[in-house]
Amino acid sequence: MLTVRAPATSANLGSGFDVFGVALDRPADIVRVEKAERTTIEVTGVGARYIPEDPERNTVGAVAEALDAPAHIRIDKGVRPASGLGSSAASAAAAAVALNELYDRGHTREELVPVAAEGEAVVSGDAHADNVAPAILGGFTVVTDDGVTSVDADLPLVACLPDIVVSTRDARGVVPERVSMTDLVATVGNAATLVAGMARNDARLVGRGMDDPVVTPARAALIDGYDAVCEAAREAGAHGVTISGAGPAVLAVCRPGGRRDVATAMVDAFEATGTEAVAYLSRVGEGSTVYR
Ligand SMILES: Nc1ncnc2c1ncn2[C@@H]1O[C@H](COP(=O)(O)OP(=O)(O)OP(=O)(O)O)[C@@H](O)[C@H]1O
Ligand SMILES: N[C@@H](CCO)C(=O)O
Repeated sequence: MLTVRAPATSANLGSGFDVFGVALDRPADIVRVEKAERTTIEVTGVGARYIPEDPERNTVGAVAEALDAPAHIRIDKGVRPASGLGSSAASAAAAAVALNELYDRGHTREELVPVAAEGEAVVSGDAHADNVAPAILGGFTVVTDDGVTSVDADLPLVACLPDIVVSTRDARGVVPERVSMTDLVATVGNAATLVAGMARNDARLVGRGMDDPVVTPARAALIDGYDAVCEAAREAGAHGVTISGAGPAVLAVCRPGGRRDVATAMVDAFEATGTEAVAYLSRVGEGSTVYR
């Protein structure tokens, strides 16, 4: 038996829709694999009752199929499904790393990114890799059709998760099909600023680069209280705030020592709109870890 821990992740970071992602240091999924004649799946933990055990409908089933690695796969969920914290990706990433080792397939971590992305296609219809890349490699990642680039970064983060559900499939349905040249120029500028900030571990620059005039405004309506939560986080000292992945979690980049105030302000702002929320005090974290 082989065990792998894969972390929650936050995709997009505002200006990098379907491109940027960052590993959080918590929460995480734990996946255990054993060789078997055919793939079977058992799910326990947070939100387990909403997650199918049918290999055709679970992200890890698609990964086992892609690696031709049938196994009994036990998933202990730490990342709530439909959270915007890369729940489906955490399981897929852990399964890709675990089955690659179990069957000695010899793929590099970078090669496992598109394999794990096959799992994402099962749930949202698209094999986007912006959550699985940081869940496998750790740090801040940039995915394009040509591959993945990762940058080690060290920044204080808060991920605030309200007690509502937004499915990635629904959130992709409201993304505008076209952008104006003005919005394109603003987005490129912000994305470039964010990458420079990550390379320099500069939270202020990262926060500035998180602004996004296209996807985030279209999705904000799916999260009750989103504008108030952003305002509260900024007033409490956050350098930047945006929707985490497809939501409903909201990600804030903080100054050193500033996470607790930001977390409290975000939870209180959600609760003022009648929605309970939890906040994870986090940082940019590591990718998947193998335990033998
Ligand atoms: N191993 C898995 N873990 C979690 N969810 C899974 C898994 N396999 C299938 N699913 C399904 O995927 C859906 C959740 O995925 P979704 O992409 O909507 O949320 P997320 O992964 O938390 O968010 P995001 O990708 O925005 O960060 C649920 O319907 C769930 O049943
Ligand atoms: N980039 C994806 C992440 C969610 O899986 C989205 O925002 O739809």
